[in-house]
Amino acid sequence: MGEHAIALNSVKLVRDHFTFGPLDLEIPKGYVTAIVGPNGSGKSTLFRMIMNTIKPQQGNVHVLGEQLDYDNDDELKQNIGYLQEEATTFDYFLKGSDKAAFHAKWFRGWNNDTYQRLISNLTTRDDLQLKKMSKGMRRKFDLSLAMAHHPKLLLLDEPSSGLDPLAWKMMIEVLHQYMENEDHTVLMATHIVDEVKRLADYIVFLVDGQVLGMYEKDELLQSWSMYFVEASAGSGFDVRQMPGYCEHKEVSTGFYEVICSKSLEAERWLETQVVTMRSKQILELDEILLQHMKKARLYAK
Ligand SMILES: Nc1ncnc2c1ncn2[C@@H]1O[C@H](COP(=O)(O)OP(=O)(O)OP(=O)(O)O)[C@@H](O)[C@H]1O
Repeated sequence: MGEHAIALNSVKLVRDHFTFGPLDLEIPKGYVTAIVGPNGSGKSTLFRMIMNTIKPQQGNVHVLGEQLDYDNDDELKQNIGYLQEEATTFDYFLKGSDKAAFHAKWFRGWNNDTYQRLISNLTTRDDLQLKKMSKGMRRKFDLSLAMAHHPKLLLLDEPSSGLDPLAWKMMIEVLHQYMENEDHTVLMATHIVDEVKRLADYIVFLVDGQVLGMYEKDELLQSWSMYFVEASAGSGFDVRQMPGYCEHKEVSTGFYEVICSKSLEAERWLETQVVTMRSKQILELDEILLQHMKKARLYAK
């Protein structure tokens, strides 16, 4: 990984019922990084820290090469587009176009053609009051607003929440276009496996305020598999010796279903054993997350 768009150093935030960190995290510049984790794991909290609306009690946060200054972040925010998880309500009475006019005044990089193109490509509209927009309409409008000033960093907190499948496809296309500029970076939180597969270069597992791992997506998805293996009696097969062994079930005598995190090595090793590999199944992202949680004892087996 080269330069970082975001870096958290020893960041810790303590709330009544939740502790974020202490953790270090570096988000590479020029890539899409997906933050994946269960509800309440701290994804939105992370975005708010990056947006400087919550200050951690410990550590520091660097965004686009600058340490966050809690008194003056106006300049930095010119380069960030933020789609928060919940749409704002204080401005419900405004028409979309009125809100866009505010953004046009505030953001120096605002480009009206880009804005109109996004509104049109995402098939939404801005001639309605915000309170009269459907959830998906509003989501697409807010995404257009977040991108129309050509930010270098795009923070997307569950961007596809409320989108229909067609709108979802359009969003993916719009984000692919945005990433054609290699100066652009996306950090997104999502629960949608397909979204991660289609967009992300890197995946961060965030659970209970802790980073359980950061991986290059293709490597991660290729390295986790579930094997169905048959060992004959007296073969001396010890499933726990399998490289990357995580867990297994003996389905019936001599038949094992085994999950491991080092597919290539595991397969080479299986070739050295007196066993037959009956099938192999690539593990889905949510199952890989679950395995990480089990290992960290953040999920009861
Ligand atoms: N304003 C707040 N005051 C106190 N605790 C809060 C506040 N906002 C969030 N929390 C707590 O912080 C923790 C992390 O919440 P956060 O919204 O960051 O999670 P999340 O990963 O985004 O979850 P989800 O997937 O449900 O959106 C939760 O335990 C939540 O209850």
